[in-house]
Amino acid sequence: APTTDSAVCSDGTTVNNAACCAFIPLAQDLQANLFQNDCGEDAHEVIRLTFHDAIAISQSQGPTAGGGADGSMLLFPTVEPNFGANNGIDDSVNNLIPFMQKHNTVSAGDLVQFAGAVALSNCPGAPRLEFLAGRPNKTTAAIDGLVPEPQDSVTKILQRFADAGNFSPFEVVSLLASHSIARADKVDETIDAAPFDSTPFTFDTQVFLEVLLKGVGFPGSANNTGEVTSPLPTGSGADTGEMRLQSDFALARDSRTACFWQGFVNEQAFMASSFRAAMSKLAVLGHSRSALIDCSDVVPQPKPAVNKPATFPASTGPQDLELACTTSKFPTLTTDPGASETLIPHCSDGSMSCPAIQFDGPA
Ligand code: HEM
Ligand SMILES: [Ca+2]
Ligand SMILES: [Mn+2]
Repeated sequence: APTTDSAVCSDGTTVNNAACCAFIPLAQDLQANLFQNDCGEDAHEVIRLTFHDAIAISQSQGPTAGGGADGSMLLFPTVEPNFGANNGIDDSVNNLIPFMQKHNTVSAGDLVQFAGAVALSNCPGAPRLEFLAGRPNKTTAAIDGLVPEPQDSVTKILQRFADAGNFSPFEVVSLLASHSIARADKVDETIDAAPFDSTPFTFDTQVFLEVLLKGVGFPGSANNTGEVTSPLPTGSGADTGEMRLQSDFALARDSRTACFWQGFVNEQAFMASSFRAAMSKLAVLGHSRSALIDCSDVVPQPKPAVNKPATFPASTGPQDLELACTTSKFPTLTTDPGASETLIPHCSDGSMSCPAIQFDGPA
């Protein structure tokens, strides 16, 4: 089990172990100079990076395939970021490399997972993630083919997660709570930051509801690999309209995962705790938990949940549900008022432009 050896850091904070002290100035630096305490684009992209770094490991192919949550993305920035499944990950890699250089007692693997936990704390409704420190820097780049893609079948996705780290179908669905705070830049190259739910700055259960609704159109161009129609495709200017990944669509309707998917709708606390548990497994892939030090106490307290029940977005309703889980009852939810589809704001303050918080262009 993680060791307990309480220490007082130079700023006066008491922590579980002296090794945790380095993460206090790192959290401050990340918030001040990258995330700006916002659950915006740069936070989302680092959360995606925690997954793409960690999942690149294979029990069937052995240690030379990849080392899991080892920071290899940052240590070999010209290798893994160029793989097709990692398209767009270079933004988060380029954003974190200066922090790796400045906070050079923190390993690359620790930096990726800790930065993800700090980023997530900016998203209202998110859990406070576990953070274990001590991943070594001694590693190699991962091979191509280990990161799931949106065009993959449910069978292929479940097999990949099982091969990486014995994730159950329930844990896979739990991890997809991340798509509640996510927007795609590369699936459709004609639009930037196309959100997967109507609340991309809030860690809520809307994504589990909205992916169950009948699709009616594409937010940008049609015929993109890995994309299917969404229920809210209308956009205006920087507000692109909602995008739906084929993989989310399929997981929400497959007999192996549909009841887990549906079971998170309007179950904020259950979703958050299930995501936390699955992230605890993901973040230590390639390491033995017992070799790491529990530094969860240096993860910032998350912003409180909004405590708003899940609602059908305006213009949608229960008649649009495509339910594949027949063994449990769907919750009764209200519908947001309005005759036409609401636009999903581009920025967390509700505005269309936030250059101080995030990139304008592809990010
Ligand atoms: C079946 C597994 C998964 C597939 C196929 C998948 C696929 C994708 C795709 C295609 C994008 C859009 C990338 C772009 O075009 O910019 C995306 C975004 C994202 N994914 Fe996933 N994903 C999966 C699982 C996960 C997991 C497990 C996490 C984290 C724990 C995660 C976190 C995110 C985040 C935060 C974004 C948004 C990034 C941004 O807003 O810039 N995904 N995912
Ligand atoms: Ca959301
Ligand atoms: Mn992005």
